Amino acid sequence: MIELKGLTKVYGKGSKAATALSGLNLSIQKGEIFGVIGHSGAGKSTLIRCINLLERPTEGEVWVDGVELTSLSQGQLQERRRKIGMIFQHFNLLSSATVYDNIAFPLRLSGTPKAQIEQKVLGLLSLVGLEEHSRKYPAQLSGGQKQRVGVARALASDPDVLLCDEATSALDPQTTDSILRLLLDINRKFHLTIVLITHEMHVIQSICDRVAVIHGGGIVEQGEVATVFLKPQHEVTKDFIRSEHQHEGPLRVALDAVHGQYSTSVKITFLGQKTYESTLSHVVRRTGVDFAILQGTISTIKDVPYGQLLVRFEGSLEAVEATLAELTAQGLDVEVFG
Ligand SMILES: Nc1ncnc2c1ncn2[C@@H]1O[C@H](COP(=O)(O)OP(=O)(O)OP(=O)(O)O)[C@@H](O)[C@H]1O
Repeated sequence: MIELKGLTKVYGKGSKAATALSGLNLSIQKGEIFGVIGHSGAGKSTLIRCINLLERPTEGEVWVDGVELTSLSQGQLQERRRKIGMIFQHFNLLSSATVYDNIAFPLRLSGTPKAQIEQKVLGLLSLVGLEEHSRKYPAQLSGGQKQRVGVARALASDPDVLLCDEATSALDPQTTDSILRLLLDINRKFHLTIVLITHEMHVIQSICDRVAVIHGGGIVEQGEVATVFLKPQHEVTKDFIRSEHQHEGPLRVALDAVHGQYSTSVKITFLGQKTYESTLSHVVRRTGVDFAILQGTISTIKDVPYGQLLVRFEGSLEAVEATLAELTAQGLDVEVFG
């Protein structure tokens, strides 16, 4: 659906030149929710703005639905852009227009007949839950409601792709979750391809199918969210995941504690249905080792449950080794810490 090939973007010239993207390649499938995560200055905004050519790449190709955008004339590009909706961190609404008129704006621009506009806008107001607010102005709305207007406006021209530029960064956690649920809902309802950029792992974990980690203008890691989230390879990815964990202090103390008999600390990862099975208790009953729980999380990645348990096994060397082998044989991911 979206193919970025050798994308390079250099801002400015000569001694003032700043390279935001360097030879970046990325492939996004139709109908997926694809997240790009990176720290400030990594190149996220530049990347997403290159997809609809709000920012023109210095080099490289931008393919959307089989068409290479950089080779189009201004008129052709304008036409293609109607199929690529976008929402923004600060909403970018027209402050002097009502909610209704903000949503109707792209339809009026393209010369849609009045009756058709009305039908479309009323449908979108209902989709985003703003029927009661159609006559209000943006200043009379909460941040979450403003973003709902942004989503409705972006959907007005029936796009195939929705680009989300830090769309929840200005919102509180509860409102963020309601906007993420709305995005997931429209992805499922309309099979819309969604590309979002964020600096929050939580956003990726909640709704994305795949994720790419961007650093220094290039992709350093990408894959299914569960794989990248549970088995991060690159230091930047590990950093994002570490920042989600709040109990590093007590954990370090527990890991460093000295114990009399043979002991080893292990991270066990459960994914999917295994999260709720009693594999661990079955295994330790058979092998006879004891264990202490040092840290534990049960959560979901999109709607797939996962669990991560950091435990210290204690017993004879043979019994601990048998425990690790058995857990692995049962399909759990086991990583020894020491
Ligand atoms: N218009 C511009 N002129 C010059 N340099 C720019 C411009 N826009 C971005 N840059 C530079 O390009 C690099 C990437 O910026 P970009 O905004 O894409 O990163 P980002 O990951 O979106 O960061 P943030 O999360 O802080 O918005 C940065 O070093 C930035 O300073």
